[in-house]
Amino acid sequence: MDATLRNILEKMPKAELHIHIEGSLEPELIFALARRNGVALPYASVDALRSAYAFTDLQSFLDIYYAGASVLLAEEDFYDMTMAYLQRANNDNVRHVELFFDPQTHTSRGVAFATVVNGIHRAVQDAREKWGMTGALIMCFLRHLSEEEAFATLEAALPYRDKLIGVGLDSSERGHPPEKFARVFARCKGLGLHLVAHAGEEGPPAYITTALDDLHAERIDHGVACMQDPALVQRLVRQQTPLTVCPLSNLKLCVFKRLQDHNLLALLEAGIVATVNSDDPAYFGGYINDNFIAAFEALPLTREHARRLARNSFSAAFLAPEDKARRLREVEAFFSQ
Ligand code: HPA
Ligand SMILES: [Zn+2]
Repeated sequence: MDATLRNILEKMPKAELHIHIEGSLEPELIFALARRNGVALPYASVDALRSAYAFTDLQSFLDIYYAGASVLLAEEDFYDMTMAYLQRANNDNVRHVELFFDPQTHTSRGVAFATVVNGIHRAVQDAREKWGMTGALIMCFLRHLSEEEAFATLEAALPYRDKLIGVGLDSSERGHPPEKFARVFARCKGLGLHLVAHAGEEGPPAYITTALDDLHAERIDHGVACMQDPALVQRLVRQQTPLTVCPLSNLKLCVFKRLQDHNLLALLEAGIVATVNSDDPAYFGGYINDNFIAAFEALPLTREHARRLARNSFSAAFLAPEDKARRLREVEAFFSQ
């Protein structure tokens, strides 16, 4: 691709709003943590593990992703994983990040909620001190589990309310519509938490609609299926509901056969507040800048789209108005050089 455009994509200030921190665990770190913690892995080597990363759909990925997370036991493990991601994000000129984490993946193995949240949160604080990168945590409920289990997770999170900016909904989408979690999301809203939900990744556009109507989601994670419903697209544009799009994830999980078929450009042209993110970068072949570069190589996206995507990333973020305005000024300053 054009070297100037590539340089813009790499250097422009950006926010990352859709990154599952457990999905940033690189095979090398999985093996190092397995050794440190005496956890046996069903893979002989880093290469054997990496070669298992051939996914056919969301579930085939989730099975391996949950197995990988089994090496996380101590607060230090959560810290090291998060710091490794934040280091890469800083290299990609990410200035603000909103991290997803899945407490139920860990509490179900006997790891304390405190261990998980304290390790991740401490790394985010250190990144702020080191690089001025701001960060916040979004706790996700696993939608393949029950609403009752989500309520129990929220209960465990209450002492750490100040370390969370919001809640989300992830894991197996098909057969687990957003409305299953309407009551727990209502409770979260009452606590002043921001609300997001994965919808329309491989599930139908109707799940995006119920994420909006029944969960009151402020942002939709993925949401690429909205294009199947023109009235829904119009609604997303009218409400300026952001979509956190993850191009390489969609490619690896076969949501689109080829990146050339991806609808990122169509979403932007329709007026949707789309953003570019990495989802699970260790599993899907790249971090946020890899996602930008791959999408711009596959689609006729321009410098103006890069500017729009950088802007969108901060306007869609759960930042205080003055911080948002400052970041948007940084984007404008970058693009006016
Ligand atoms: O892309 C995803 N979709 C749903 N659940 C997830 N958990 C991690 N990544 C994902
Ligand atoms: Zn995701």
